[in-house]
Amino acid sequence: MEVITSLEMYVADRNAEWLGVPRLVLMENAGAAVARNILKKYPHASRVLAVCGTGDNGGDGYVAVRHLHAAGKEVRVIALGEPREELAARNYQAVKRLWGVEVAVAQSPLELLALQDWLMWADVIIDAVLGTGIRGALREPHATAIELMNIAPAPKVAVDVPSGLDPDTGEVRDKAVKAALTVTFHKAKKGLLAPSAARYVGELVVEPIGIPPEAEVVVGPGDFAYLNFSRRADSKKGDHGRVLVVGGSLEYSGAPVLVAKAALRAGVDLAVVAAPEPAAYAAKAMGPDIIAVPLEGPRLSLKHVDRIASLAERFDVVAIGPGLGTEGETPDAVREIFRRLTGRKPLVADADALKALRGEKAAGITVYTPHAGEFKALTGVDPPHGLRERVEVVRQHASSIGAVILLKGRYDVISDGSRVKVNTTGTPAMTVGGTGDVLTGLVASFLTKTTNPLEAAAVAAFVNGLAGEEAAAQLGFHITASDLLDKIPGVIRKFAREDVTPASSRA
Ligand SMILES: NC(=O)C1=CN([C@@H]2O[C@H](COP(=O)(O)OP(=O)(O)OC[C@H]3O[C@@H](n4cnc5c(N)ncnc54)[C@H](O)[C@@H]3O)[C@@H](O)[C@H]2O)[C@@H](O)CC1
Ligand SMILES: Nc1ncnc2c1ncn2[C@@H]1O[C@H](COP(=O)(O)OP(=O)(O)O)[C@@H](O)[C@H]1O
Ligand SMILES: [K+]
Repeated sequence: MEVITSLEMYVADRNAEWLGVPRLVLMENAGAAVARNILKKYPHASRVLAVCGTGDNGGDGYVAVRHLHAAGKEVRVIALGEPREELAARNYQAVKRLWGVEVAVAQSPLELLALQDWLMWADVIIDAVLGTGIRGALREPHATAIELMNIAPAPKVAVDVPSGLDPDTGEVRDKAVKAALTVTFHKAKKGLLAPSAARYVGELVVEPIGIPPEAEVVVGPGDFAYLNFSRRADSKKGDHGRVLVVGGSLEYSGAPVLVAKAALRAGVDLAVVAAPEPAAYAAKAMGPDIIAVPLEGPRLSLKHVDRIASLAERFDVVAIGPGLGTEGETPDAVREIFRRLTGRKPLVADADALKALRGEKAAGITVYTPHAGEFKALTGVDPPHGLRERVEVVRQHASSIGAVILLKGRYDVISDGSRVKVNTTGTPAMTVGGTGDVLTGLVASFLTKTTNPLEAAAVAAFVNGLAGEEAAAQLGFHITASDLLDKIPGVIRKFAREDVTPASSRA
């Protein structure tokens, strides 16, 4: 049986919406599935009581209530409070307008105890109190609700997860509903299959609810859940990331600056460019936001390796490659720096660095961002045109190299060797040089916001593509890579939670 974690489920749910399947449809399908299973398993039950929480799990419960009422059952509802989420609230209002359904609101244990006769009245009880959104120790009146449901003789039907059970581990921290049947959605939550969970789960039925398989592969708004953009009130410089960019040469000075500017726009505290002198001085001239460390001579060479390795110690992420060129000792220097850092320092390798890294094994948090030509230089393989075949080739090479590979193109294919994500944002206007450097800066920045490099790369591709779309919406096919930089903050703020958490709360 395929399993899924509650976080993966949250992502699939939000990304299904990104693909055009409204979340209200998912909720309707979920609640209808619960009703259908109750009618099938308990055909002679005429009195159904639903106990609904204040989240979407409760929302599913309200949908099931509506369907069972329509099927001629006598249905009552105990609501543990007015739902806050829009979808659950809409279904709550719809149930309250049904004059044939009695709804009681119980926000305290006392109010619940006054409704104990309802729990005794029921032939079947729907547990729609808590699902995958359970956090921490049970609060009231949820804890009392679980207790009273367990005391009641009627069989319990749990919506998605028996309330009180941890959906990912199957542990019961305080108490949980002992269900006769659990109707879970889309895929089994890992915790439901834990041996210790069996006495709470009862019979397990997995019901599809209309989430397309692509929702688990496409990059979308849900993926932002892996990244932390919030800040503590007592933050200090450096808390939100320091990125070192090793790039540039006599010929190229813009690339490393685009990387650094993109990283700053995405939300790091410091972006420093270590570049051969001509590029470093050019970078300094480009504005006050970038710190540039000049490396003697016209290009990166072996004499710089020690300096860069020790400089890197003071940074969270190192991006290497943009604008380095492939002349002279540069490839040897890249290999030497890579060998010293991979597995010890989160790394993003792009552009000219990739040509030098063919045959190298990566370790730890390392992300490669090749386009098709660089992929061939890196692996010797021309990426196939078909998306399925391309996914397989990227996955295989990510696995054999030991790095996350983000293969750029009309669709960006990202894999860590096992999981795969496909980014569909972007526009042909982005073939202008430098948009890959902006992407590298985004990857570097997001590696300071998560420990999941696959998701850092996936969200970077997503943001880069949308920034390109927004720039192209204004300028058509006349954008430059710099035009993406100012679009980055707006794109991120559309999807990321950027709270300021009080200084006192633990990180
Ligand atoms: N993710 C998906 O793909 C779908 C999810 N759906 C339903 O949505 C559920 C997840 O909904 P939510 O994320 O809103 O979360 P839940 O509805 O599972 O729980 C969140 C609610 O419970 C409260 N709560 C959390 N922990 C608590 C505790 N320890 N003590 C007391 N109260 C607590 C929260 O304040 C919030 O009101 C799923 O289990 C499923 O039933 C369905 O609508 C179908 C689609
Ligand atoms: N035809 C396209 N449609 C949509 N996005 C594209 C297209 N071509 C490139 N991109 C996007 O442009 C960005 C950089 O592509 P790339 O070819 O690597 O540029 P660079 O040469 O600057 O590295 C990537 O984010 C990629 O997704
Ligand atoms: K539940």
